[in-house]
Formats: sequence, structure tokens, C-alpha cells
Amino acid sequence: MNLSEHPTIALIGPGAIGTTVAAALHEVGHTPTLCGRTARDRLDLRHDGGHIVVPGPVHTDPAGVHTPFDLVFVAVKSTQVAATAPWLAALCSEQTVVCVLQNGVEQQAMFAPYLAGRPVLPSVVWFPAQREPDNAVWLRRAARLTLPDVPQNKVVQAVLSGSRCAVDIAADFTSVAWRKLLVNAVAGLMVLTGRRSGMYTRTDITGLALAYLHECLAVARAEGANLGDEVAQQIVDGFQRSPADLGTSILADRQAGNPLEWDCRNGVIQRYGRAHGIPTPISELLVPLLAAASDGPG
Ligand SMILES: NC(=O)C1=CN([C@@H]2O[C@H](COP(=O)(O)OP(=O)(O)OC[C@H]3O[C@@H](n4cnc5c(N)ncnc54)[C@H](OP(=O)(O)O)[C@@H]3O)[C@@H](O)[C@H]2O)C=CC1
Ligand SMILES: CC(C)(CO)C(=O)C(=O)O
Repeated sequence: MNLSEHPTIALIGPGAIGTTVAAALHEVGHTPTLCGRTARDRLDLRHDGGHIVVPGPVHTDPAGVHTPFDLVFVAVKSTQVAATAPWLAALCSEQTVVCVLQNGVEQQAMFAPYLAGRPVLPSVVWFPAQREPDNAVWLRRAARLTLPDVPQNKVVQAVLSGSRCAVDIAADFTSVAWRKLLVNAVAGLMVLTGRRSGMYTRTDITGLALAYLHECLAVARAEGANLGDEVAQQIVDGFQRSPADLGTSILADRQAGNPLEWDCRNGVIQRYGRAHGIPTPISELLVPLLAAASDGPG
């Protein structure tokens, strides 16, 4: 791998998260090759301090790529992973570091079939970014990723060094990833109300969110996460401190009538709960409702 000053970089999935990371890379001189589903001539990121344009084009035909890249970021929804198989085949060699910018804790298993079993570099994506009607992406908080403490993280740290996207390394990545999963799980309640973070100021929603988070915590601990009971209240506090109009990507998908990432964000609690013999009564109600909403509307 060319781990010199300028590793070659591609990014699959130039949506909310992909645009943010592409813009961060572009600003520090590591503009990625953009690979998407919809052709565009550029990407636009709006942030508190201004606006960044990432030059395109967004390529849409994997057959046009003939050389593998050193580093490939993948920022599609978990429901879109299978559809990226032609891109992964075209962009990746055995040496390519594939960094997955997705929610969930199952990236290794999800990508293995498309990378001949080779491992991916998972990440925890902490920042909210939303697609706007004018095609721009609005970055609503400082960008930050957490990566596991493995050798493949070096190239990601190097290319994002000094950029607006901070990168930190977690010795106990399992616990960090599960903590983020719990945030996503409880954010799923927004899909059922069609509301944003403002709903968490209701005392009944706080009670429901805490009960669900304690259910999720039991499963997370059975999976090896080291998370105390206080995490539930901390997560609810986080939503209550957020701007009332801050949503979540699964709500954006619901409102756009897109398939939902219900399985990797909520179904996972129910599945792993069953495997460990842990009762998950709130999941028993929530998961079918999210899954059915994902199939809708008829
Ligand atoms: N948005 C957020 O605030 C956060 C999201 N996440 C997670 O990050 C991941 C990405 O989410 P997000 O950025 O919101 O999703 P988006 O829907 O905004 O972006 C997905 C992008 O992938 C593109 N795409 C879809 N299918 C393909 C394909 N076959 N080949 C290439 N590109 C494709 C889409 O194309 P098109 O433009 O045609 O739709 C879109 O540009 C998810 O797992 C999400 O849960 C994590 C933290 C925060
Ligand atoms: C912004 C955040 C943390 C909210 O759940 C997220 O991960 C998402 O929108 O997918």
C-alpha cells in the first residue's frame, strides 16, 4: 500500500456522512474519488462557519474504474451494502483499507461477503449531518470519528490529520460502538412519532427511552460492552440538550419513504437478546413496527 504522503482515496456513498468526510478530506488536500448512485458534478457541505464545495464528478459506473485504491470509505446505508458490491469489486484489492462509516456493530459480517472475507475497519460516526432540499448537506455538529486500535487506522488518521473531522482511537472499541448503538436505538422512537429531539423533553418519552435503554444495556453487556447503568440517563440527557429540531437519519429515511436501517439499529437488540436469553419486551413491540414502516406504504 502507498502509505506515503498521498494514498489514493475513494468514497462510496456521497450522502450526508459521505459528503462531510469528503469535504474534510478535500480541505486538507486529499480529495477523494467519488462513487455514488446519482450523478452529480460536485458535493456541497454547509457548516457553522461557511460552505465547502467538493469537486466531482460523482462516478456512477464501477466499470469505469481500473485501478484499486489504497483507502476506500463506505458511507452508504446498511440497506444499500449489497448494491455496492460492484464498487467494492472495482475499487478494492487485498491491500485496500476499507473504512466503513455506518451505524451499527455488525460491519464485519455485513461486508465480508463482498470482500472475500477480508476485514473492514469499522468506525463510530458521532456527528449529525442532514441532506437539505437544495442538495447540500448540513453538518450540525463538529465532525468526529472513533476507530478501533488496529494497524489499518493509521492511514485514516493520516489523511484526516488537521482536518475538520477529528479522529480518535478507542482501546475498547466494542464499548464505544455499543454506546453509539444505544443512541441510535433510542433515536428510533422518533420514527414512530414523526418528531425530532424535542420529543425527549416529555416525561413519558423520557420514561420509555430509559426503560428501552436499560433493555439495550443488558444486551450490550452480554456482547462484551463495558457500560454502566448511568449511560441510559446520559443518552437521554444528550437528546434533551440537543436542538429540538435535530432529527436522526432513520427519521429522514422514514419521511422520504426509504427503506429503514431498523435491523442494524433496533433489530440487533432483539436478535442478540434472544441469543443470550435476555428478555427484550420493548424491542418485541418496537422492531415489528419499524420493520413494517420500512416496507410501507401499502
Ligand atoms: N446522517 C447522519 O447524521 C448520520 C448517519 N450515520 C450513518 O451513516 C451511514 C450513512 O448515512 P447517511 O450519510 O445519512 O446516508 P445518506 O442516505 O445520506 O447517504 C447514502 C449515500 O449512498 C448513496 N448510495 C446508495 N446506494 C449506492 C450504491 N449502490 N452505490 C454508491 N452509492 C450509493 C446514496 O445515493 P443517493 O444520493 O442516490 O441517495 C447516498 O448518496 C448510515 O449507516 C447512517 O446510519 C451515522 C451517524 C450520523
Ligand atoms: C445523529 C445520530 C447520532 C442520531 O441518532 C445518528 O447517528 C443518526 O442520525 O443516524
